Amino acid sequence: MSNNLDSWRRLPAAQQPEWPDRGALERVVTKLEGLPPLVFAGECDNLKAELAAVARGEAFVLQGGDCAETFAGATADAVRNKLKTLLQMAIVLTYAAKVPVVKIGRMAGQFAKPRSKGTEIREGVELPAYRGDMVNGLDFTPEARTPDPERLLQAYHSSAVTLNLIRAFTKGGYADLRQVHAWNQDFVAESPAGKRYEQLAREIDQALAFMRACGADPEEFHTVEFYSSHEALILDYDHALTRIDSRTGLPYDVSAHMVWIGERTRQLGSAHVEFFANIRNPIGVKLGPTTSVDDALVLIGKLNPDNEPGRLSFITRMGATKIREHLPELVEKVTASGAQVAWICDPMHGNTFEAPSGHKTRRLDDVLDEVAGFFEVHRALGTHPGGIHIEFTGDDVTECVGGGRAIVEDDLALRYETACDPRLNRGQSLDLAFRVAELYRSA
Ligand SMILES: O=C[C@H](O)[C@H](O)COP(=O)(O)O
Ligand SMILES: C=C(OP(=O)(O)O)C(=O)O
Repeated sequence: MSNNLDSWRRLPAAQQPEWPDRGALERVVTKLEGLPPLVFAGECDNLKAELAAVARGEAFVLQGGDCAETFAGATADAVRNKLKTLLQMAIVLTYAAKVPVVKIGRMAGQFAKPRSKGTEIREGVELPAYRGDMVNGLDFTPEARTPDPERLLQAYHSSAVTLNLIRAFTKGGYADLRQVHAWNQDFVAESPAGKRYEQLAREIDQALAFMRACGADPEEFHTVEFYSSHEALILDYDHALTRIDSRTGLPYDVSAHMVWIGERTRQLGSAHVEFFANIRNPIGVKLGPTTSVDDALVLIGKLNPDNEPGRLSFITRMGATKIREHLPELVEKVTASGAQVAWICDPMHGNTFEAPSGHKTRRLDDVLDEVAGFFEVHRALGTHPGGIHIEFTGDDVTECVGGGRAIVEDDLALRYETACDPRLNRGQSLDLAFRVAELYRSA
């Protein structure tokens, strides 16, 4: 690979595993370099074009999935349930807010986690923190927690399996609009959000019947464009999966359509920012409440110097209590600079707290409040609220509190299954989609 693509190696890279055996890592990297791409550069360009429409105010991003995917979680049921939930959310947004929705999974590659502490202590025993299935295991044993580079290969194969299922579901009939009821069948009787969705699905059915009677039955009603994304945290992995596109001669990280830089690794002069500057995928950068206008402008200069539409999304994660204070100046000054960015709201990561039981959790009300703040800020500035980025699962877990079928703090232990941060369950995700649609309509 060209020297330019290796320039990140000279810079500090935060949050990288301490691999015990560098030789083993190098052998794995060589294998990864020989494996086929998971996505094609042309598909990344298609997503870039869709994100350009978002930056122009013509479409809305729905990006979401697990906080941390696991190898064990790459099953047909789990993937289908996540996809189903995301499709239902997208339908709510498309139909109720009348906006095209760009669908991006935190799926097929979200296997690495930045951590606030390098180690975890339980009953006096200190072990390396879990950093995602791509790095080590969740079990609290020295064996599981020791970083193992073979896991990078497993992450590749698990991504391939997941992506294959996603492609089959989205192109093979499951995502057909005539299935709007079928996606909800197991859900309608038991949840307020499911009942609300059913009403909307009936209206869609009628609209479809009307269109068919008029002779209109476009391809878009039968298949769905769905893109993959992850935090490109472990640079040895994402670098090994970077390929030169034969059409253009330019490098793309072909492990996912879109990759993002996390809040903990977006420092100016960091290895992550350098690596991202050299790949041509559409990219995101998470921006927390301490982001200065200068930080944002320097990131734009480095990551999108040609102001290419759709190339850069800023994913803000301020927290419900801070967004109204910190977001306006950022959006105002970035917009005044002429930079074209898509603004996406991550209402999860600024709203995590520890419940008395010790579970990390989030309140759906805080999530909704941050999203409302995001819309208020953009409405006041005349800019476009471009999308949401969430952690959710298609299963009925009890990890976040609140929602139409309210989960309280005492319920958290019932089904707390996340490998890292708490996710919205299916009902909470649909509650959120309905609220976002209302906010979008009135923006
Ligand atoms: O998902 C994001 C981070 O990996 C996560 O918030 C880190 O959490 P920690 O503070 O438990 O390390
Ligand atoms: C770590 C994450 O978020 P952030 O970088 O915003 O903390 C994440 O999205 O998994």
